[in-house]
Amino acid sequence: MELYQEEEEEEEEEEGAEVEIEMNEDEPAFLQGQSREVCEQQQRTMLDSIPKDLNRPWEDPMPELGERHLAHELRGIGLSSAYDTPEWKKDAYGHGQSLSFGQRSKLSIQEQRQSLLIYKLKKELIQAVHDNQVLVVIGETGSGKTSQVTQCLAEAGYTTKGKIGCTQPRRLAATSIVKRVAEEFGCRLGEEVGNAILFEDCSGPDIVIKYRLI
Ligand SMILES: Nc1ncnc2c1ncn2[C@@H]1O[C@H](COP(=O)(O)OP(=O)(O)OP(=O)(O)O)[C@@H](O)[C@H]1O
Repeated sequence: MELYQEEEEEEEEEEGAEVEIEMNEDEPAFLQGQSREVCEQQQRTMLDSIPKDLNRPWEDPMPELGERHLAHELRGIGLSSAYDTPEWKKDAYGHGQSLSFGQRSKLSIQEQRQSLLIYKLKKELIQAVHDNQVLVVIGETGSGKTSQVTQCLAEAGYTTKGKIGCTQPRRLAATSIVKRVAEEFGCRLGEEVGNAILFEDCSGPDIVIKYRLI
């Protein structure tokens, strides 16, 4: 009983013992200028700089081409120079130029085809297919693996021995690429180039290249 009481007292003493915690007040380098006060001050400055004048003339959110702005830029109209567009954004969106996503090529469809990386290696590719039973082709996205390998093989005469099949992992890819290949191959969809997706089969008797879902 006595032993038990002693243990309890010891435990109480341990619990009551003061532990000193030393705070490290140094601001880490990656948080410099980002303290709560600085952020709050920045927010206040930003809010103060927003014009409160409701009679301000309306600004067209969809101006002429070449003067387009992102919505978040419009939200910042009238902000002080402290909120000027940062350099990285200027580089990414162009210096005051209009925004345009995607590219519209001026090249003809055949020129576009010939500009693809795979097309430039056509001879080597056909030779490698000829020399090997299995061939793994690795190339960056958009280099022409899906659209060109099938056509190169067809052009090399492989369709005399049978049809060329190309499996696709997704429905959208299978429907989109086949249209492009048919266009490049110079036929209507379902003639020499076609596809089969689930219950849809777009391939006639003359089919030589067929895309289908895995
Ligand atoms: N539906 C399409 N409409 C217009 N151009 C297309 C279309 N599909 C492909 N292309 C063009 O053909 C090029 C080659 O595309 P392809 O799909 O053959 O490349 P990939 O190497 O198979 O790419 P991924 O690895 O992403 O499948 C693209 O860079 C694009 O310019």
